[in-house]
Amino acid sequence: MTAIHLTDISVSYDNRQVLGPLSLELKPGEIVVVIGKSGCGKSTLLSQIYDRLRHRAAWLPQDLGLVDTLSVYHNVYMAQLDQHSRWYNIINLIRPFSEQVDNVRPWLKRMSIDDKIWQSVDQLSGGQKQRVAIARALHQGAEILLADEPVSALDGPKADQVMACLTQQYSTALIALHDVDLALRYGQRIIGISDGRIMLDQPVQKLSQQSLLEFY
Ligand SMILES: Nc1ncnc2c1ncn2[C@@H]1O[C@H](COP(=O)(O)OP(=O)(O)OP(=O)(O)O)[C@@H](O)[C@H]1O
Repeated sequence: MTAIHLTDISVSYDNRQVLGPLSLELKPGEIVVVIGKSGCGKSTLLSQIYDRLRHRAAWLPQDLGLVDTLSVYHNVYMAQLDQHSRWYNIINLIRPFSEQVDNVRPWLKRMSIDDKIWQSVDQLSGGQKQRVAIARALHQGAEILLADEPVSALDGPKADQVMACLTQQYSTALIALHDVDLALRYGQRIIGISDGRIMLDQPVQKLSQQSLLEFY
């Protein structure tokens, strides 16, 4: 059984091939970390996979995809928008249902940002915004997590805590990371990309910090 099985993915911009052709398979219960130098194609790979698995995946893009003018609560609630009727969502936008607030609040607590629940996202710092986007991905509860540099704006201990939280909630995930320690700690398998191609694909037990340096 496979969670992700994609073959012959390739992307070009203006006749310049930036990704692939490549194929990728992920088993259920596998946490795979994607590494590679800036511009190698990590975001392109993740967004291509998200395009194909939209209905099964929680998506945490690098640009976060938050609605800046809405509150923290509403941004996190949006993860489950498709589970309710249009009317329910409109009423909840104007006057949030207490049961929905109770569902959202624990994720904000996990991200230490519950004190900002009614604050508009455009009033938050970069790290706070990233924690809101992570809370939204946690609240979604999909089959697979696709995350592009999910902890890039967080400091050491917070990044560690958030990675633990994401990998507890999602046992199947594909995560792009630029931190070698986090990649080795949380990945079960590491994929190294260079010039849009997979140049390394190994279980973490076979890898050392040294062996990953060429991808950073
Ligand atoms: N919309 C676009 N139009 C043209 N070129 C693009 C576009 N998006 C990405 N690229 C190019 O595709 C290549 C891969 O970009 P991508 O964003 O996937 O890299 P990345 O590995 O995620 O980089 P980073 O670590 O800096 O986020 C880069 O050379 C980039 O310039």
